[in-house]
Amino acid sequence: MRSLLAASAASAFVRSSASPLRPPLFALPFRPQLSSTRFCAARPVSAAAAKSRGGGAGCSEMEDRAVHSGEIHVIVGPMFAGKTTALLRRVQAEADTGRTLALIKSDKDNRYGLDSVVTHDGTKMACWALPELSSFQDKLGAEAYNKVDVIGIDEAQFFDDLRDFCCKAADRDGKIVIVAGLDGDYKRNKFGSVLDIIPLADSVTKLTARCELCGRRAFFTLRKTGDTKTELIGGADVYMPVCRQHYLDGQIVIEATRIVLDLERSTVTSDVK
Ligand SMILES: Nc1ncnc2c1ncn2[C@@H]1O[C@H](COP(=O)(O)OP(=O)(O)O)[C@@H](O)[C@H]1O
Ligand SMILES: Cc1cn([C@H]2C[C@H](O)[C@@H](COP(=O)(O)O)O2)c(=O)[nH]c1=O
Ligand SMILES: [Zn+2]
Repeated sequence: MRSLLAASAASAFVRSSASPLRPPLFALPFRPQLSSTRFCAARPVSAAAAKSRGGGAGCSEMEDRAVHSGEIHVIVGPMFAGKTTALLRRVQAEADTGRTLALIKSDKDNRYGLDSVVTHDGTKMACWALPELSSFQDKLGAEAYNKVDVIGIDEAQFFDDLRDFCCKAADRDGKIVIVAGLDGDYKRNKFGSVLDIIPLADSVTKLTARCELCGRRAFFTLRKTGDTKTELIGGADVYMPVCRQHYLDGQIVIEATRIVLDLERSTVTSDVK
């Protein structure tokens, strides 16, 4: 039995035969209603999850939580490395074992709207878009939150409260948390709190993309514009994945361009005077 969590409490417990590889099913408008029928329908799902995690048929949800501690899995890498693709595959795999999912992304990332997580290839899955992770439990409601087995988080670099949330979800509440995000920004500095959860993690996967300039493995994200703020939402229009050599070459080109532009600007200013 498969399940997915949409951006409403009702859809939090939808059990569907849909695969995230079939986007139209996730493009439906969300109806934030709490259907008790659907709500109850989640019970066997959790029971199945309990069973697949080693719990017996008679194991209550509370007992299951006590017996089974949570997990944290972290997926990092540059842009276009397949982090979101890997996240969606992993949460779908968990749903296929009967677990109940919740998928979250930052509401700062409005590239494809706020109702779904979308990969660069267009694969999508319905999600909750939140300003901070601490609002998740309130949005969902305590009862619904208790029934969630697996929490997927995309664009994790944008959540300042990532560490606190992951700690509580996995250590206290026994959730399986799967986190995808950028480990580094365009300057190759640590981005947000993603690196802070590495010490908490069961597993860490660093993915690579293909360098757009030479086709070798790409570990870094090059920003193509002169914009210097850390957070700048964008896709291939603003960023490209690059290998080490092309990252360093790119910095030289960007720095040289900046110097030329500054020179031009100061020349224009002195001409005006
Ligand atoms: N230079 C590139 N290297 C690798 N994948 C790329 C590149 N440009 C576009 N893509 C596409 O991006 C997809 C990965 O998208 P996605 O999972 O959203 O990545 P991420 O979340 O890491 O940014 C790849 O499957 C590929 O089709
Ligand atoms: C490198 C870098 C990226 N961002 C933004 C750009 C995108 O909106 C996301 C990353 O998306 P993806 O799913 O990993 O492709 O982060 C940024 O704000 N600052 C940066 O330095
Ligand atoms: Zn290269």
